[in-house]
Amino acid sequence: MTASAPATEGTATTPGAALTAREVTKVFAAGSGSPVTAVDRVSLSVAAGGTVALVGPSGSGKSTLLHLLGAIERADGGSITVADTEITAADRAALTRYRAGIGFVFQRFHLLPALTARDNVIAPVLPYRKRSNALGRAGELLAAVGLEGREHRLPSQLSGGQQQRVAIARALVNRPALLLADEPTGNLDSATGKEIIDLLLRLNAEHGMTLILATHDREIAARCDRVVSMRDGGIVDDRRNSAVPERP
Ligand SMILES: Nc1ncnc2c1ncn2[C@@H]1O[C@H](COP(=O)(O)OP(=O)(O)OP(=O)(O)O)[C@@H](O)[C@H]1O
Repeated sequence: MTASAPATEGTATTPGAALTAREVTKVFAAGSGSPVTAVDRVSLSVAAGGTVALVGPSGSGKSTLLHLLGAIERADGGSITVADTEITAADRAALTRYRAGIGFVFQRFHLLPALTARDNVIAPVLPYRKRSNALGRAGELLAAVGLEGREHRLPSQLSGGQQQRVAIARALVNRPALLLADEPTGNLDSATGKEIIDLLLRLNAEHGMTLILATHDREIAARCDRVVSMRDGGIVDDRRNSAVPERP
């Protein structure tokens, strides 16, 4: 008989990752028009376990920067180092390992509609772990995000806020050192959005993963340690939130 996993196994994460971006640039070809510099020589250092809000008008480059940090897109210039991995120099195998160690939460949840909440949560680990081994962990994660008893529901049988909770549980399944969230409350009413931010900040406080989120909501930004403002692909302001206590 194998020893049962500790009660916190499902929600535990690796310690938060520190992150450094130097002069990072991303240019998109725009059909027949001129190329768009979505991220323009951005430099940013984030302490391990920190919470950072990226704010700025639509089109200012927030999502693209998150995609670069998450290695969803490749930078055209500059360097990004997260923990010990310089992702801008990493080969395919190292990038696959890197992506497996971070979590990404999207505005539109991106759940697989034919899978239950539980199966959505374990989908990222199925190539590496036996389904039966992952199920207990999925249950713990769903309980941690307040969805106990709803493990067998399909996304269509859940509210928007509940679907985002499933997406957060899925993002946590690999115990991420870094959690990136792109407008995680953008599709939710403000009360539900507040619950989701409460949840993300609680998970950050309990497990210490670094959290970087893009938001248009100033109240949400004000709850993060730091607010980084973007415009036209660059950082135009970067300030600590004095209302949020400094971490030891
Ligand atoms: N795949 C792409 N191809 C071409 N242009 C793109 C692509 N992705 C983003 N862009 C352009 O890059 C710029 C930055 O877009 P991005 O989505 O990063 O901004 P954003 O600040 O996240 O905006 P929003 O708040 O509306 O989500 C915009 O001009 C956008 O049109």
